[in-house]
Amino acid sequence: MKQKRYGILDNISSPADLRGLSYDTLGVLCAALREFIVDSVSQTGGHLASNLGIVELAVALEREFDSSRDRIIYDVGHQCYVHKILTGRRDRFDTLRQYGGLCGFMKPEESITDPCITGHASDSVSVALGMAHARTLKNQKYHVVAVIGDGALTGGMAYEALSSAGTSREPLLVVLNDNNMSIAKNVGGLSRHLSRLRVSPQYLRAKTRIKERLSRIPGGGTITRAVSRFKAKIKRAVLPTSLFEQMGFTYLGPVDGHDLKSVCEFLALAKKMKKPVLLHVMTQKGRGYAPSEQYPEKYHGVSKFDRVTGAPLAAKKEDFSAFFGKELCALAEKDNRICAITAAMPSGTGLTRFAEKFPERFFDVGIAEEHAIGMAAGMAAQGLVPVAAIYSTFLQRAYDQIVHDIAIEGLHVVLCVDRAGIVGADGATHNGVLDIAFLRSIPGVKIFCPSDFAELRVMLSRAIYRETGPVAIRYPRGSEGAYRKELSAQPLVCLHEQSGSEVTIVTHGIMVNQAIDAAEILMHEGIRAQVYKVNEIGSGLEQAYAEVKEKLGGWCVVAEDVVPNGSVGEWLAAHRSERTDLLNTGDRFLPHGGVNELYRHCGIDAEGIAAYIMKNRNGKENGVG
Ligand SMILES: Cc1ncc(C[n+]2csc(CCOP(=O)(O)OP(=O)(O)O)c2C)c(N)n1
Ligand SMILES: CC(=O)[C@@H](O)[C@H](O)COP(=O)(O)O
Ligand SMILES: [Mg+2]
Repeated sequence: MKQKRYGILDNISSPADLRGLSYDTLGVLCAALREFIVDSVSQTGGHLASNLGIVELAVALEREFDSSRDRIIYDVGHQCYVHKILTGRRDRFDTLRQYGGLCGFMKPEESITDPCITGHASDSVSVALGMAHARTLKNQKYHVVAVIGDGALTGGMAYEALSSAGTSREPLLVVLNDNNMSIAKNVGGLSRHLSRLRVSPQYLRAKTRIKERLSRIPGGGTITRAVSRFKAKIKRAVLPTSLFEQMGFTYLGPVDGHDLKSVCEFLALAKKMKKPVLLHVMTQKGRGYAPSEQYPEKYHGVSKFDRVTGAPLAAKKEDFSAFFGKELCALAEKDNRICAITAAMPSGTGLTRFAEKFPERFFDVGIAEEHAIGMAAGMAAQGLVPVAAIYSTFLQRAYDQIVHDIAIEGLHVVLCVDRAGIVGADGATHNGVLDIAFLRSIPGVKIFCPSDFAELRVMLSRAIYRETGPVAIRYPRGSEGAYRKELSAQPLVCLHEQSGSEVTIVTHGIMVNQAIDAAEILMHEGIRAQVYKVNEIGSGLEQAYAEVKEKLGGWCVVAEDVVPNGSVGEWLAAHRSERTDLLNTGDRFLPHGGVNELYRHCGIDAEGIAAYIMKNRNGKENGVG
């Protein structure tokens, strides 16, 4: 097949090639980059709208800085495609987010131009400041730049870092890529502040006018210091200042992020300033592709789509998140104590409909997981029933709030832990493989593990109406598998009974599908295996295990989509004297790829579980897979 040509882009092999080009030619390059990104992401899936919005800014950054020497950190990193294309990775874009392929975020292992791992929001300024301190202490010379979106700027960690960086005196550039969008519409007071800076010509005019007037006050000679002190005083008193200036940054902008010449000029200016500088750049999310300009939220992260129409190639099946959102609406209809909380993921967590139906009981707090959980504690303490739906990986941010604000008091907060287990294409930063470990370690927290929608319905209702303390429900990204049942109330149940079984496979959640298939494979090999499913982790599991101890006699293989430490397998191995082997995601971080590929990678797919049992049926020792 003839390869598509991308004009000027085909002549660019490194950022150095950008430096001799005129702004007009760079404009043509930006159009070619957009064309390439849309073509490429339509075939692989990935983060589209944010990458289309940042094209000129990313080109300008590569042109004005040297990403192989300077440290340019893209917050979250979901918008780093232009950077990757320009730094020698364009020919691997057909492998984006696939097993063995290019990572969708920054990854130092891939290139020296990626200074750190990214994936979780709001950490870029902290990491950048750390690098700036290291540069100073080691007497080195490089620029440090944090590129942070207005959405990522709603995260508490970003304020902590700005506050620290602003008074650090470290030369450091924070580029605020402000498109007035998080994944959904951005929220909160800071977002309002940015809107004012963005659209308020009075602010800019006043600033320029006052500066001009002050510059006309004569100085020089012996009175210089006194005059400049006086000027600074007046400035502070009368000049409207941005939050960033109050924190100690020099604020530049706002500048139109699609005007390449202006962006380059501002970056060149900021580079010369030997202090903390914040450059405010305004961009349009999804720019240059009609469907993503019109629906930037929908095109934030996409699966493969038809480039011409923008329509997804595969019909979307109802997933656990959507089902949860629907069920929560049904419960909230009859119970006005129920409130829903999201940390900037209303659509991802299935809460869009709840937000429309019950706007007064829906709370999008921005990328602020800690605050979300602290706020849930307050609501619960005052008699509401807060349901906080947060991805497993992002809930890691709020560990202390779960412990301190909720669990010690035993408050009734329902944590809906979405994207539990292996998520696939987003990779190591996004897998939800730690939640059982970190939740199980907190006294009084119970974890429900639905395996299908019907169980999610029952468990959600139980979490709200039967439980009185902190309770989590963990469910995966995507849809149900072949297993579809509504189970009874027991915390531990037998799914696949085989009298005289040689081995019991114990599992939970979506992994039941792998376990049942593994038992089928084994049956064909003449090996009898029964399958037990854990519905409830916490005190429920202890009681249940005591009750069914006899039936779980003999060899158990515990198959889970979590790390071994803190897993159900680890718990069972500690509570029984018979052989207990553990199959799980391992004591390591996983690569990105398809979920099934990663199950295989870990040996927790049906074939892997069956193969393990066939190979080890004569073994004697407890083992960890
Ligand atoms: C701690 C954390 N919470 C939630 C997310 C999910 N997330 C990824 S990108 C994003 C929105 C980021 O908005 P912004 O920084 O403005 O970038 P834009 O996509 O608008 O360019 C969110 C909420 C995350 N990556 N990390
Ligand atoms: C970059 C980021 O953190 C999100 O965009 C994430 O990739 C969303 O994941 P889902 O596609 O599972 O909602
Ligand atoms: Mg944004």
